[in-house]
Amino acid sequence: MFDGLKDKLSSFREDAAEEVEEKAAEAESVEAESADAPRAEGAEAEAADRGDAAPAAEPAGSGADAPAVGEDEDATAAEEAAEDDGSAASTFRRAKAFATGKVIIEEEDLEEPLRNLEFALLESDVEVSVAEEIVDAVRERMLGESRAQIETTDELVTEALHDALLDVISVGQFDFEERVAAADKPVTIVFTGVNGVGKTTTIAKLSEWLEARGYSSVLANGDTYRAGANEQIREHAEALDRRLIAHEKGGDPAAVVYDGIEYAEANDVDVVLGDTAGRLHTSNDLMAQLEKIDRVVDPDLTLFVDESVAGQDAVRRAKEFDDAAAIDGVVLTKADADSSGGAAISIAYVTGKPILFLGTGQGYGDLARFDPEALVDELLDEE
Ligand SMILES: Nc1nc2c(ncn2[C@@H]2O[C@H](COP(=O)(O)OP(=O)(O)OP(=O)(O)O)[C@@H](O)[C@H]2O)c(=O)[nH]1
Repeated sequence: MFDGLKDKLSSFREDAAEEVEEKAAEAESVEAESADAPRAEGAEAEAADRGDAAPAAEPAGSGADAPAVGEDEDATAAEEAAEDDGSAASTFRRAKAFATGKVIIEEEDLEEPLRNLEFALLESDVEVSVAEEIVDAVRERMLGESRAQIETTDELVTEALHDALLDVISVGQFDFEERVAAADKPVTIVFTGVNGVGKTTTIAKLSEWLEARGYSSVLANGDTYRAGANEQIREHAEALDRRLIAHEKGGDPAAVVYDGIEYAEANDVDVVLGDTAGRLHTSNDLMAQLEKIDRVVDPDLTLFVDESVAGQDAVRRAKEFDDAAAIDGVVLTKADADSSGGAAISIAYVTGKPILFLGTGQGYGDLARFDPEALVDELLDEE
């Protein structure tokens, strides 16, 4: 899932860390050149006291380690470590250069990696305003950086990217299960979205997801427009042993969902899951129908379903559906088949409505609660 995006983020981290490392290495060599002799002599004396002949044999001020020694205990420890592992000590010194403010990251250091990051995000179908937001946030977090506690430059870059991604992905998040638990029963959830994206399958999956958490549900087919819609949802209802409320083709979708609610009330069913049409003669008809369902049924939640693989088209449609009949959240299907992840990154930021679930396969169990923190960790995981 989202492997292409993951690779691109990894390249950015390498590029940016390299730029910053280069800068730190430059600062390190300048510092070594200007190291003052008395302190270096002190270092030699200290090393000699410890019976460590090797550093004393070196001319004063010849190594980058010299000024650091004697500054504090950590620096001495770093020098000792250098005997075993030169690169670890060098990383330590560079981190120390940041921590003490000797190296400050400037705009020009990040210019190229950030330009590449923006291209990479756009290539991954991230919506343009979202890509800009991420790049700006990474720049802001890294510029002028001279914090203590930095262990490696990769950590610095990764943290900046982690925070920037999390900020855009987690817009509007709420706990779906808690919302269902707290609402008066029956809870009515209406699903919108265009044909063929996996809406009906998602309704069946969510019915299973709710069942596993102790909530019964009834399916209501508000897609009275498309021939075959009743048969399609009936197959799922029969496979899951759920009750289906359906009317003849051409019937009033709001009336079907309304009947679903009446059935749920009469039979102590917790949740009504209402399907809707994904296409009518014109998109105006479709939106008018959704508005009517909204008015007549007043659902507790309206979820917009689209496929992750649709990228920016999914983002645009989410916005259109939200404008017509306010949505409360999004389900992105076919995330298992999506390498770029642009819709998953962009939808919440563009619409202000959270992604609540990801469809991760064709089976009824293939529905995963969307967890922004886990997704960002996964995107930045090196394994
Ligand atoms: N790989 C994968 N396939 C999925 C997922 N969700 C749905 N599908 C498949 O997508 C196809 C379309 O799903 P439907 O549920 O029929 O789509 P729909 O939006 O209801 O379509 P209409 O009923 O035509 O409006 C089916 O073959 C599903 O099995 C998913 O998360 N991953």
